[in-house]
Amino acid sequence: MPGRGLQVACWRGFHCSHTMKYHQRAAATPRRAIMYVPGYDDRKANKAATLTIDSIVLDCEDGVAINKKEEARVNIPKLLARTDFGSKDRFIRVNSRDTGLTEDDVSSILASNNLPDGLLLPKVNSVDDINWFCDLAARNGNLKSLNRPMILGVMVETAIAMLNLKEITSFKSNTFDLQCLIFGADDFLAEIGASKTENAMELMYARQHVILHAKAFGLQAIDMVYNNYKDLIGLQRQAIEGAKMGFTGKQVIHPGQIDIVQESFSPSKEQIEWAKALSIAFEDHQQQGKGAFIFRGQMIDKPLLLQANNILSLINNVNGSHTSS
Ligand SMILES: CC(C)(COP(=O)(O)OP(=O)(O)OC[C@H]1O[C@@H](n2cnc3c(N)ncnc32)[C@H](O)[C@@H]1OP(=O)(O)O)[C@@H](O)C(=O)NCCC(=O)NCCSC(=O)C[C@H](O)C(=O)O
Ligand SMILES: [Mg+2]
Repeated sequence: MPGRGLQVACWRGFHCSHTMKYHQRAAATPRRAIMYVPGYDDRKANKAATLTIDSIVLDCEDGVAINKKEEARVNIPKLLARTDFGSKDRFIRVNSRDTGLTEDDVSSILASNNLPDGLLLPKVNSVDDINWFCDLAARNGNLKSLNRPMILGVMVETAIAMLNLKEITSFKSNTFDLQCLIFGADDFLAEIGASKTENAMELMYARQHVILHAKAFGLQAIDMVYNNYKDLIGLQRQAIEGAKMGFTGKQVIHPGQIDIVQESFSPSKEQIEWAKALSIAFEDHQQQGKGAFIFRGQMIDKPLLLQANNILSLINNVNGSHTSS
């Protein structure tokens, strides 16, 4: 098996009956890179519209200073109305429950006729925070005008959130479709009193914990921001690492990070060739009554077929949604 490993294991290749209901609910939409754009900044939003990226997040939260919050929440609906973001997924990140700003964000953003594709709720500590937000949005927003549930991503960035991940990831609702679990590493580090090291070993447990829960409940798992945005070598190392660990995508903060991240979360040509050839070989051997066989020097059985299917599903999803890298 060549290349970057099986970050794609999350892309719904599983057929276990007990997990099927969760895997079925997950998105086929690739979200390899999701880029934050401060909600008040028209220049950056216009720039974002021209870029080849899976998802953008128009931000009301930590990318926006306190004295720009109102400007951001008023500006975002106008941006959505006048800007063609192409096939990109357009998310809005509201402020967290504890700030007391979420109500104003919701009434400004969701009262508009120009709704985003999805909402990101940061600093979720428990499922109660999600229920609170969904009730607020349903009461104040224009969600009934949608003919689909609103896509929801939740950001986990506190110690208590890590302890509550099972209930957070099992959240279900008719109005909201929880699709992404996003790791807010910077806030998490601040909360646990750790310092970021070069290889991020202090975050390994939390990253794996996020992946485990996202995958158990059929969600996309989105890895942390790489803050040193001019260090593309370090970015690539961390993005490939995240992909190998099982994340499906990564948060980015600058256009210069997009290509490396999207490439790192895409199967390589070698992986695609391997997956196609293996699927054919598997079918041949099944017909000969062989569940296990040797393919290119490796023992192959059903789990390897499922891994190959993951690669092929991801590439189909990427090709189906975008013409991007
Ligand atoms: C980091 C930045 C402040 C750097 O900005 P700037 O100095 O303007 O960068 P450049 O001059 O190199 O920009 C080159 C051109 O690219 C455009 N640009 C830059 N960033 C963005 C962007 N995010 N989206 C769209 N376009 C962007 C510039 O406008 C330049 O274009 P032009 O002028 O036409 O030539 C800046 O990149 C930035 O503000 N990034 C976003 C920061 C942010 O949102 N942070 C919060 C999210 S991360 C987070 O929340 C962490 C998480 O919650 C956790 O806890 O871990
Ligand atoms: Mg944060």
